[in-house]
Amino acid sequence: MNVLSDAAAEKALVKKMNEIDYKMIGQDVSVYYGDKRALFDVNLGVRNNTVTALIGPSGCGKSTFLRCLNRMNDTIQNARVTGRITLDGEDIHDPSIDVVELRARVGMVFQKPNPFPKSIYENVAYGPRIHGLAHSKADLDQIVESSLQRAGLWNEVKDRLNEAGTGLSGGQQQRLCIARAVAVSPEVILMDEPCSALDPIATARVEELIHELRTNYSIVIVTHSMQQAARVSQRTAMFHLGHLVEEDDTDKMFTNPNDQRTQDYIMGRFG
Ligand SMILES: Nc1ncnc2c1ncn2[C@@H]1O[C@H](COP(=O)(O)OP(=O)(O)OP(=O)(O)O)[C@@H](O)[C@H]1O
Repeated sequence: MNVLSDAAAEKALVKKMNEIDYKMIGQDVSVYYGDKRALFDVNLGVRNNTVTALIGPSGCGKSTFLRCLNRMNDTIQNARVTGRITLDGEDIHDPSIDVVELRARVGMVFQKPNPFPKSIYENVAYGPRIHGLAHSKADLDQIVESSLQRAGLWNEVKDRLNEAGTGLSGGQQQRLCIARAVAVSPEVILMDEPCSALDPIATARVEELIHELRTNYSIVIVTHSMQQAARVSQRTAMFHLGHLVEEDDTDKMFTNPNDQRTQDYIMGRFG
């Protein structure tokens, strides 16, 4: 009886997922750090040209799920991921997948801005150069300029491209990191609390940018700020103790969530 209902539930889930324009789909994703299980059979899709916010109390598994999407958990020694994750229908754990290429397609922006100790120009040019995206210096110049433009930083740095990236303000450094991610033409951008080290003005600038980037990319953002999730995302997924509690339109999640835990978290009753 259980087996039958499980099969029916899975069929219904797959049918629902097939009807939606997903860029990435995680099915039954579990993550273990050694013996400790951090994620429990998470089923969550990332829609095309949509910002998906991952919310939930500290330690609930948001960053762990995010890192599954470009196999960053591979870099953590005792981490083990099970389940299936696809990018445009292709299994990202398939042996034929080149992880370096995957991470160019699914880029990441971290909590703390982490520019390389190199010039502003080199920070952006590095990725396109190693991925062979530029055929000439003029090509590379063009990619650097357009990436800085898309990250909303070009006007502030165009006259100082040879200065150190680390000399920029925190907010500018984070936009430089976004330019660096964008420079390799990703399809998905993962952001792990990208504004937590920024002041309100720099945060507003990055949020504006996320809004603009959605036209071209699918974005997944981990945030502790309910206001930020409500401002920047169209879909919100709530995690609790390693489980996906629910996922829905952001407006619905913030006005009429299905699960009491979401309601309580949003109202600041825990977390
Ligand atoms: N490298 C690691 N080794 C062992 N355990 C880990 C590791 N990274 C995360 N964990 C554990 O996995 C669980 C989920 O952590 P994760 O960082 O994904 O949560 P989170 O929701 O992103 O938390 P926060 O909001 O505090 O960043 C936590 O219990 C955490 O302690």
